[in-house]
Amino acid sequence: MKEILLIGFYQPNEELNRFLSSAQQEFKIPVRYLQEYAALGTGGGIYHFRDQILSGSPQQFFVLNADVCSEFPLEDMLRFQKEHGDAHSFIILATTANRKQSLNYGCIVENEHTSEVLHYVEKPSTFVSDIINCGIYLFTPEIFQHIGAVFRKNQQDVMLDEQCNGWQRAEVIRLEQDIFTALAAQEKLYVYKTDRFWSQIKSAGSAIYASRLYLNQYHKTHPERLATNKDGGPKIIGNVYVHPTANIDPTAVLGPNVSIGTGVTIGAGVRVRESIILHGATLQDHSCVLNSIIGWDSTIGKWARVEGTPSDPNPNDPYAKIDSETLFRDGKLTPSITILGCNVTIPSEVIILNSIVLPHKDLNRSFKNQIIL
Ligand SMILES: Nc1nc2c(ncn2[C@@H]2O[C@H](COP(=O)(O)OP(=O)(O)O[C@H]3O[C@H](CO)[C@@H](O)[C@H](O)[C@@H]3O)[C@@H](O)[C@H]2O)c(=O)[nH]1
Repeated sequence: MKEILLIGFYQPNEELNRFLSSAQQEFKIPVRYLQEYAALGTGGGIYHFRDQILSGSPQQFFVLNADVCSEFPLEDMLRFQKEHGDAHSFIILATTANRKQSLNYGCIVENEHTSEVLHYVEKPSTFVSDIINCGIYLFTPEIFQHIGAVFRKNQQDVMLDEQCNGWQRAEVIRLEQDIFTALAAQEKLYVYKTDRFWSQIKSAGSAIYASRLYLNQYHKTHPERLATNKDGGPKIIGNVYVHPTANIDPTAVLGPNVSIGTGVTIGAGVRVRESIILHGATLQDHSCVLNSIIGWDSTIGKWARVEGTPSDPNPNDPYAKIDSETLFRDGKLTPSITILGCNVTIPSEVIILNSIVLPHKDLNRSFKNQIIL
C-alpha cells in the first residue's frame, strides 16, 4: 500500500487536518484529503480525481465506502482477483443478508461457478438476491474508461437539455447504478464473498455495535490491545479497550464492549457497559453508563444513570444486519442508545434515558426519550 486518499465534499477543518497528520505519523503512509467542489457521487468523485489516483501508476487500487466497518479482507480480494477473471477484472466484496434486509443494499446475482456478477440492482424494491454489496471494491485503472464513457454520455444528454446547468450534472456519477449495473455480465465484474464481520455504520447506535465487532476482532488477533484484570486496576468483564492515559478507579467495573478514550477520568464505584466514552470525559463516583456514547469532555455527576436501549441485529439470525432506522417511527422517537454531545454536563443523581443531548448542554434534571437541543 502506497497512499491513502480520502475523497469527500466537506470543507476540511482543523480537526480533520489534525487527524490526517496523526494518521500519517502513526501508519507511516501519506494520507491526503481531496475535496470535491460538490457532491459528485462515488463514481464521479474518483473520476474527478483520477489523475491524483493514477499518479505513481498503480496497477490496482481499493475504493472503500467510509461508513462501513469490516475486517477488510483486502489481501484475500487481491488473491481472488489473481485466481478469477483476468488481471483487469474488478472485484466487489459481498456478504450474505437475510431476504428482508437485502432490499436496503446493492444486490448481486452471480455465476456460482465463475463468481462473475451477472446482475446488479441497487436497493431493489422486491427480492433479487441475498448477496449484498459491502461497499469495498478492488479496481484497476481501466475503471476510469467505464466511468469516462458514462461522463461523456451525461455531457451529451446535458447539451441536448438546454435548461439544465451543464457540468455539474454530467459529473455526478454513482458507481452502483451507473457503472456496476452496466458492467454486469460483461466478464469484467466479479464478486468475492466474505463471512467475516461487516456492518454499515449509518446511525450512532451502530457505532456501539461496530465497536463490539472490532473489540471481538482484537480479542482474536490483537489481545494485547484489550484491558485485563490486574491488581490495583478496575474489574474488567469481556472485551474492553482503555487508552493508557485514562485514569480509572480500581473499584470501577467496565465491560463488556466498552471503549475508553484519551484522558478519561472514571471515579469510584462507576459501572460502564456497552458504551463508548470519548476523550476528556469524566464519570464521577458511582455513576452508571449503559448503552451510551459519552461525548468529548462531558461530565456525569455522582450517582447519575445514563442509559440507552441497544438496537442490535437479531442474534438468532446469522445473516441479520443492524437496522439503520430513522430516529422517529410513527411520529415518536424510537428508543435507542443515549448520546451525549461534547461538553455536556449531567448533574448528580439524575437519570438520562434513551435521549440525544446536543453539545455544550448543562442539564438540571432527569430526561427520558428526548432530543435535548
Ligand atoms: N466522495 C463522495 N462520497 C460519497 C458521495 N456520495 C456518497 N458518498 C460516500 O459513499 C458511501 C456510500 O454512499 P451512500 O450513498 O450512503 O450509499 P449507501 O446507502 O451506504 O449504500 C452503499 O453502501 C452499501 C454498503 O454499505 C451497499 O450495499 C450499496 O450498494 C451502496 O454501495 C458513503 O461512504 C458516502 O459517504 C459523494 O458525492 N462524494
